[in-house]
Amino acid sequence: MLRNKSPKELINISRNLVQPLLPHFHKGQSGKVTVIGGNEDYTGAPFFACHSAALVGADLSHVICERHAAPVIKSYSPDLMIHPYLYDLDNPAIKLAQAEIDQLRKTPLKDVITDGALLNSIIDDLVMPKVKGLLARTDIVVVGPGFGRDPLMMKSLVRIIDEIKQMDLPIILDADSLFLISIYPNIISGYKKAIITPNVVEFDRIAKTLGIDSSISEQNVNTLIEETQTMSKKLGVTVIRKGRQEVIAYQDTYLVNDFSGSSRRVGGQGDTLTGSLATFVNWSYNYLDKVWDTKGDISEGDAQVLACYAACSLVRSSAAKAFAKHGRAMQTTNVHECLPTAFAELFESNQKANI
Ligand SMILES: NC(=O)C1=CN([C@@H]2O[C@H](COP(=O)(O)OP(=O)(O)OC[C@H]3O[C@@H](n4cnc5c(N)ncnc54)[C@H](O)[C@@H]3O)[C@@H](O)[C@H]2O)[C@@H](O)CC1
Ligand SMILES: Nc1ncnc2c1ncn2[C@@H]1O[C@H](COP(=O)(O)OP(=O)(O)OP(=O)(O)O)[C@@H](O)[C@H]1O
Repeated sequence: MLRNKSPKELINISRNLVQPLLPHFHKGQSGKVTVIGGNEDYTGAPFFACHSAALVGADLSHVICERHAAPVIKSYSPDLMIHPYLYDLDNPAIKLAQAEIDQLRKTPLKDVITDGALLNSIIDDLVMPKVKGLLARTDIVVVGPGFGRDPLMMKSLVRIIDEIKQMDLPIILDADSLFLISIYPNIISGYKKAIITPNVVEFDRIAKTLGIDSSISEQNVNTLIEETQTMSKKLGVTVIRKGRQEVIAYQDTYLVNDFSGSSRRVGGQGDTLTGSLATFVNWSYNYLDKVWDTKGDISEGDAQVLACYAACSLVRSSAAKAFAKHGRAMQTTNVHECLPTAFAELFESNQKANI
């Protein structure tokens, strides 16, 4: 159904996925999103992901982060719910001797995350009970923005992703969780409800692990599509390959998004994308579940790819607007300011989208 459609036609079809605001809906029905990320170095990334999910339309937006990052992220906005449930090796509450911590830092990350005995009792006692409680009240999860690569955090991430798969929740993986996939692809392989959003460098790293021949400077769109499809098939997940053109692929189905976006490559725009994706992808599940009187005839196979296309279009349109207004001074916060207008123009104006 999506093949050979123009951008305008794709946006018009994707309007059917936008969940309407109906008087009988209760709090939470338009989306309960949890972002897992944020450490002492990076607090903006999980904020941007969570905030964009809320701006696009999720009712309840949470962040689960490392304990010290929580007060900082909380200070950015009272609209978001921030949970300090994660621990890194520097946290005295884990009660490990310094020699054990030093040894863990020297051990290759892959060995730490695949060793069944290592760190699991800390994670079982301190991390999982609270994380599981929140996941039980979540529709879709974003993992990775500002997560860092501390061994205890990474091992916790593996356990959390296993739990998310067991609960059969959709999951979007970005940033440090893509680094995890590059060293341990089994963590996600074959999980159909996963979407990965690699930038150029992250794609290259995962491609190398999977034995896919790809080039960081590749610009030919047919090659980009072919490589992205190969990654999707090898991992069995949806791949959104970011860059000058965004290639979205699930197995043989693919779409290319070449909305112009902004000329500024400021950090955080990928985080804005993951949050927007969370809300759109969750709506696509609600569409298939007929949570409202749905229109159109979008198949299960197309719904997720189309939701990805809609979110990518939204973020690129917002970035274009922010750049037109702020030029070289444009920051990711400016992209967020433009999300509501771009959303209204693409998905809500009475005229069909004018692209
Ligand atoms: N405000 C914040 O808190 C932000 C935090 N961030 C977090 O920062 C952490 C590290 O993220 P990085 O993206 O730096 O990851 P990496 O540490 O994997 O570094 C990637 C490197 O690749 C380079 N690169 C990116 N695109 C490229 C291209 N097309 N060609 C060649 N080189 C390219 C970048 O300059 C960067 O130095 C993550 O946890 C991430 O989520 C980022 O999301 C940015 C915003
Ligand atoms: N050359 C480009 N032209 C237009 N848009 C681009 C270009 N490169 C990236 N983008 C867009 O910018 C957004 C962020 O992509 P980017 O590659 O910066 O991700 P990232 O490195 O993961 O971001 P973050 O800084 O949040 O970690 C995406 O919507 C992407 O499609």
